[in-house]
Amino acid sequence: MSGQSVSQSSAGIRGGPQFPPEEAVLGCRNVTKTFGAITAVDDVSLAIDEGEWVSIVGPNGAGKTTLLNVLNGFYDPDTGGEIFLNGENVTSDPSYKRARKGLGRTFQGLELFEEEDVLENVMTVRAVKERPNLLSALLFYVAGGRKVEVENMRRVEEILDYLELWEYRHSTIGSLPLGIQRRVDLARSLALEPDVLLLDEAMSGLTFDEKYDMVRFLADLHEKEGMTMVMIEHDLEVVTDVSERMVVLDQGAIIARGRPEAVVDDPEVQRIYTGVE
Ligand SMILES: Nc1ncnc2c1ncn2[C@@H]1O[C@H](COP(=O)(O)OP(=O)(O)OP(=O)(O)O)[C@@H](O)[C@H]1O
Repeated sequence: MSGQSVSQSSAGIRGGPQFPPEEAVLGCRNVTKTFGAITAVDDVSLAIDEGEWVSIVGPNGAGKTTLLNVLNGFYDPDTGGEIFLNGENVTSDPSYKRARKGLGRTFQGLELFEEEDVLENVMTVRAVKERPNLLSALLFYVAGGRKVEVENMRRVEEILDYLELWEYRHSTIGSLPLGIQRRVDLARSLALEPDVLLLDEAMSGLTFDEKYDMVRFLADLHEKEGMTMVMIEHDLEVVTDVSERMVVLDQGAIIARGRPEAVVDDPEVQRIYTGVE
């Protein structure tokens, strides 16, 4: 990759992407998403480099979740917008295909099966990875299904162990505190073995200790596994502590981007956060 991404863009804090989005691990060009009269995302172009940790911040309703939904294929962008994953144009790929091509995602509103236990929740995702359609499902059962299942279980056990979830493996999701549920959501996204992880407010509603744990696991994934992370987060202290780059959205558009220490001091960014001119 370009190797320039963590340095400040020569175009400054309000410049565009630092290298072409089609060369990015995850990128987009001219992405707009409207819902009727509402422009949720307004002409956004981004290029995320391999191994980077980028945070997307902005006030409520700024378009952060919508942008993530367009990046992972839950929403199509309006005509003309393009999405790139590992250098490939994936704009017409549905989300499950992007997931199989390496795009993982956690959810602000946790989409776990409440009645099932931790192991079942993570195994389900693993099974989807192996059996995307009827033909592959048939092949799975006819040839080598058992072997794949054993391998799946081994991988899931590894992930649960890594995220210190092993002791909860037989607990139903509904019986667990939010901090553990969010960690199970992270485990599910890791079960797809992503290259890039999209984290939608993975720390929302957590206590100080739970947040600390989540940051510890994410930092580990980033530092030891070299995971590329794109994180929506409201807590600017966490953002400046962990991320290498920050992108600020306001009313759907990028108003600033760059190193967090520089971006948080920007008067325009301070204005949208504090309302002070
Ligand atoms: N499915 C939808 N239909 C209509 N409007 C939508 C839809 N999804 C989002 N919006 C609108 O798009 C705008 C951006 O919403 P979005 O949820 O992306 O913002 P956000 O920055 O993630 O906000 P928050 O921090 O509160 O989660 C808002 O005005 C929202 O009401």
